[in-house]
Amino acid sequence: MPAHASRDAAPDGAPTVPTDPAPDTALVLVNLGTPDAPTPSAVRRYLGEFLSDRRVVALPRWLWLPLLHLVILPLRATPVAKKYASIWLPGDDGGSPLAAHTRRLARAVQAQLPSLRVVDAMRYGTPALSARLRELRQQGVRRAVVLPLYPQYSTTTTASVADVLAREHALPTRMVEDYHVDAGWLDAVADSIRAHREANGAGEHLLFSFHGLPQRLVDAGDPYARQCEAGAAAIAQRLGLARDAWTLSYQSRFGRDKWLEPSTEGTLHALAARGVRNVDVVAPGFAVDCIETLEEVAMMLAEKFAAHGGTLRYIPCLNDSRPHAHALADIARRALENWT
Ligand SMILES: C=CC1=C(C)c2cc3[nH]c(cc4nc(cc5[nH]c(cc1n2)c(C)c5CCC(=O)O)C(CCC(=O)O)=C4C)c(C)c3C=C
Ligand SMILES: [Fe+2]
Ligand SMILES: [Fe+2]
Repeated sequence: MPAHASRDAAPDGAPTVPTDPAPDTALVLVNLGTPDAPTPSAVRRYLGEFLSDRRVVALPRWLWLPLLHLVILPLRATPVAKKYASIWLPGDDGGSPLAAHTRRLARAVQAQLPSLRVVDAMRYGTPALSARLRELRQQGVRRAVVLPLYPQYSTTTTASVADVLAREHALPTRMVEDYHVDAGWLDAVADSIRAHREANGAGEHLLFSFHGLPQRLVDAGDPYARQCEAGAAAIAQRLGLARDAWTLSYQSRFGRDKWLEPSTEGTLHALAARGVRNVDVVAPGFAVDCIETLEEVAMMLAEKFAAHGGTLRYIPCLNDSRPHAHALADIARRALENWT
């Protein structure tokens, strides 16, 4: 029973147990967004919205929008739709892995926080963050903690969620900026790596693969890379790994700019050239599995590494696991305690 639902009423209508009040506080778990279908038109719609955000691509609009709509989207929609089709989850609770896992994660966090109303939302596509906030207000919610599912802060992701909060005045909100060295989250990631290695055997090397970012943004002060480094080091320390037993790299490069180095693909190449045959890859920048982890790492990069004679074992994201839900619930509780 959802926390806000009434309990049974006696046949004469008198309540047998006191009725729970509807929660007046919400927790909104926000993820990036994803297409509604694995089709070129849905991918075009999603990428069109995502890549039109100045936080993501800062080129002058007169230059970027024609390039995006006349070149990039027509070229990208069909091949990217095929990639989504290869990872699409079946069933009523399926769909794009990013959407399905985020929805399930919100349910898992709801189970930990019965006195709040916990919902999922997306920065691009549906369920849209702005619509979710208005919906919550209509349901009687009076304030919301907004938790972007980005452990590391970036101007391209977290700040873009803050942009929506700044222009959407449906509810008073407080946003969690990052949780890259939150002890509960670090423990959850370290425990998931340990459990995976115990169940499947430990590779000779552990690769922490984070989504990349243009180097220019880092040079301009984006703390993302520093936070990735601090988090990876803290997780490696919890696992008792020697410094030469793990590497941090960046994946999912887009466009022609110089992006953060080293790249995940180049690092795997270098490891193979050094004779490393078994590599475990974990992607702690992604709260839930998505096209970038499932298609790019677990399928495409694993195949390339196999072509060098090696085995890449992909360690899944925390997704809707209990330790993940527990860590996020603690972060949300603290944000509420510190609400000023
Ligand atoms: C300039 C382009 C991009 C920047 C900057 C960028 C930053 C960034 N992205 C994530 C997390 C995710 N990105 C995902 C997909 C994705 N990212 C880009 C481009 C940039 N990302 C594109 C074009 C795509 C779509 C796929 C493709 O066309 O190749 C996803 C997965 C979405 C899904 O549907 O599964 C996530 C998650 C972070 C954390 C980040 C900055 C730190
Ligand atoms: Fe991205
Ligand atoms: Fe990608």
